Amino acid sequence: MSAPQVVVHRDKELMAKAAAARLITKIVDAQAARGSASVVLTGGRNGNGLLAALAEAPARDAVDWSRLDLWWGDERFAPDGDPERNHTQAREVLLDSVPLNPARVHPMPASDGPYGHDADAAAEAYAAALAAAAGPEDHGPVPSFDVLLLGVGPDTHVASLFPELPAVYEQEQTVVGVHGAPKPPPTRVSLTLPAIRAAREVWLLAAGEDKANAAAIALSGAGEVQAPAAGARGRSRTLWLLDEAAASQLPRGLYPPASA
Ligand SMILES: O=C1O[C@H](COP(=O)(O)O)[C@@H](O)[C@H](O)[C@H]1O
Repeated sequence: MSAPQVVVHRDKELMAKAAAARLITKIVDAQAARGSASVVLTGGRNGNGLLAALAEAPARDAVDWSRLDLWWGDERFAPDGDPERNHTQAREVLLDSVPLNPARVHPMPASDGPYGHDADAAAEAYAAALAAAAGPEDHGPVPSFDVLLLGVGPDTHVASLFPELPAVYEQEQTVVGVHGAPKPPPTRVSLTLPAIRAAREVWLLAAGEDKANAAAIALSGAGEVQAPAAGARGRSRTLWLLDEAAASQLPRGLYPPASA
């Protein structure tokens, strides 16, 4: 597992644009090397900000959208098309305006889908879809995602893994139903930390003063049960993309970087 690297941008707009540019390059490189790319999307303000910046980026046409697999790191368990769903929000800001192959877009099940209100059954079905997409070269029952995006909540949650809730302890399952989340809606579906750690690269996004404490805690050696963001690591790279406000409480040496 990789150690976290920190990149700080002036403000959240620049952070979103720079992250979008970085993601375009990563997708194009993966498509050139392996024929296709896979990205796990996140919800929240910073995740949607990145997608909106990607929609605006002229270089977005460098991506072969038909050879991109999209997955989600978590979902608010609501009916299909509900404005609270991360899938709905991603469609609005980007997905409906690019020529994706619908067979390669894998939203988490909705609460009016085949599993009804059973978030645990929905999680099981998503885990089965991930396992079916994993190949012998992958590290367990999830594909080796090229990039897995995570917004960091002010309480250090990532995906729908909240501090001290049962989902953050999960070591066997790759996807779980989440009940009683402190942030509405209370019922969610989430990848677990072992599934997140199967990704080649994990990028954590945090902008704004309300994320400063969370970034400082997670990057100062906290445990993953108390600070789930601390447990989100990629196999090759773990990248924290911050704006100056979110970086304002980082330990010295992490930011500003120690000078020689
Ligand atoms: O509820 C959620 O929150 C996190 C963080 O969102 P933010 O608005 O504080 O940036 C998000 O990453 C997650 O996907 C979402 O379901």
